[in-house]
Amino acid sequence: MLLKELLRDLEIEGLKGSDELSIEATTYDSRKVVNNSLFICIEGFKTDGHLYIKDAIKNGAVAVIVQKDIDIEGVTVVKVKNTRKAMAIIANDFYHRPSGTLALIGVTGTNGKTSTTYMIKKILEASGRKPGLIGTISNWIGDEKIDADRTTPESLDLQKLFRKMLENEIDSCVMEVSSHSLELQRVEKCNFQVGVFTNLTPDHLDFHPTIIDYRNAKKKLFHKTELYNIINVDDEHGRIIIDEINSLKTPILTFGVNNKADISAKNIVMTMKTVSFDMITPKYKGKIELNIPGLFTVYNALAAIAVTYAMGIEFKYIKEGLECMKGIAGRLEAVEEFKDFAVIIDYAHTPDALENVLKSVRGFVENKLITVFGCGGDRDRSKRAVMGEIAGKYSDLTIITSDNPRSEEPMQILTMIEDGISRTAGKYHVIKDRKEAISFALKSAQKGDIILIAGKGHETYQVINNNVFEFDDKKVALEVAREEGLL
Ligand SMILES: CC(=O)N[C@H]1[C@@H](OP(=O)(O)OP(=O)(O)OC[C@H]2O[C@@H](n3ccc(=O)[nH]c3=O)[C@H](O)[C@@H]2O)O[C@H](CO)[C@@H](O)[C@@H]1O[C@H](C)C(=O)N[C@@H](C)C(=O)N[C@H](CCC(=O)O)C(=O)O
Repeated sequence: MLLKELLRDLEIEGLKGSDELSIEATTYDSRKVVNNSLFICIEGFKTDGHLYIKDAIKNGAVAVIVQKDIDIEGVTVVKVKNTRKAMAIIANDFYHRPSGTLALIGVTGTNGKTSTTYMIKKILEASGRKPGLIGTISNWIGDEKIDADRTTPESLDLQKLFRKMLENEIDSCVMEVSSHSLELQRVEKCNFQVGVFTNLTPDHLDFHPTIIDYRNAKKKLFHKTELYNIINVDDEHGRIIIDEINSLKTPILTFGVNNKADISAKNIVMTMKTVSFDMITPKYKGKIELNIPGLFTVYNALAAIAVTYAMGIEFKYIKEGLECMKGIAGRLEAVEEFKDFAVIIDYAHTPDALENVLKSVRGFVENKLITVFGCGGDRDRSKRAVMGEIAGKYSDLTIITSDNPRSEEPMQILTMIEDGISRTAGKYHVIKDRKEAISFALKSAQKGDIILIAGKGHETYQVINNNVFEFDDKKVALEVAREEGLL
């Protein structure tokens, strides 16, 4: 594409050099620049892309987009007010506006995004559509699995994925839309058909100054949708969002259990491994039986039902799609090999998610509930003591351990969690090494106990001192159990 075609929709503050150049690739990382690239300089949280222009030129960049005054020869320099916003516009044009052709569904909220997107995907598949998926665990183009670095990719990576989906005859895409992505303009030029709000509880308050800023970031999704905005009416922030977006053209569809909602569930029955309920929509009613436990599963399913109902999908496909699901890796995943006691792996890494999971499993504990968890380093510190308090309140025994301390001293994080748990009557141990912590929990378990290993879920790594080590809770639990003869 010619550079001038990519600049067409930008508000340009200055242009030095020719805009008649042919651009063969675009990137925001100088290390990924190839011949005839356009390099977009992003001011980051750790460093600044403007510092790498010389590297980019060496690697083959012929043009750069900047938001600072840069005096450099040998490339065309285009100055804009905000390079992240410019990147989203360029990405959309470079990949020929793919999201206009895909039926795009965005799911935002603190918890439940991943499960909800997988449920929507299953229902769409049951109805004969070919959906793609973008999210925390991985991205999917049909049956092709692509590793995900982030929940919501940068705009250039995102539009590239959309284009690849179209090339593979994918007709719809369900994606997790993180508050970071909405704030950092990653989804700026996406045409969403449907937007979903699952819930909001304190998280990422290292990134968003207040919970209201966090909510306002999420709310941006509902200004980008065309067909429906789907909101959890049982969530207090959901109700505020409904009030605030009521005047938009896009109609709202609500879902919930406790408040009057367009899509609701009655007669909820839960077991350790399943949940069933009577689904009620304005057009049809019917029983849904899911092989995934927990009240939050009902909310995720209602969100998925609301989306597919809004898209005109028949009830039989909704039922078929939801009921064929076997569970999602790292989401309340029971490790089948354990027989005397249960070992459950879950991704819960926010206070609210931890409380929900603990409440769910508490109801099925025959003997003791043992929880193994920690909190991430270099992230929202305010949740550490709160999570300690929650673990202490619902567990008979808690093992506080490391969960991606990143650049922080692990014991510093564990002490902050301990502050919270020590306010409860819950017994606890502090074991810095996560493998040792899991081993201690397994050796302490007796018949009828449930061990919840929370925080990492599907993740397969542990970041300590900023070094990444392979670590998979499920594999480690099995390895330790074999070593100790517990299987
Ligand atoms: C806080 C945040 O969003 N950070 C994003 C940000 O990183 P950063 O500001 O630290 O980037 P940086 O390292 O300072 O680099 C600045 C720029 O210089 C460039 N650079 C750097 C070095 C070099 O040699 N050459 C070069 O060109 C980088 O490519 C980048 O464009 O810009 C980077 C490039 O655009 C992103 O990859 C990075 O996401 C990181 C991976 C991240 O972890 N983000 C998390 C917080 C995030 O977005 N999470 C949400 C999910 C939240 C949830 O759980 O709901 C998500 O959507 O994933």
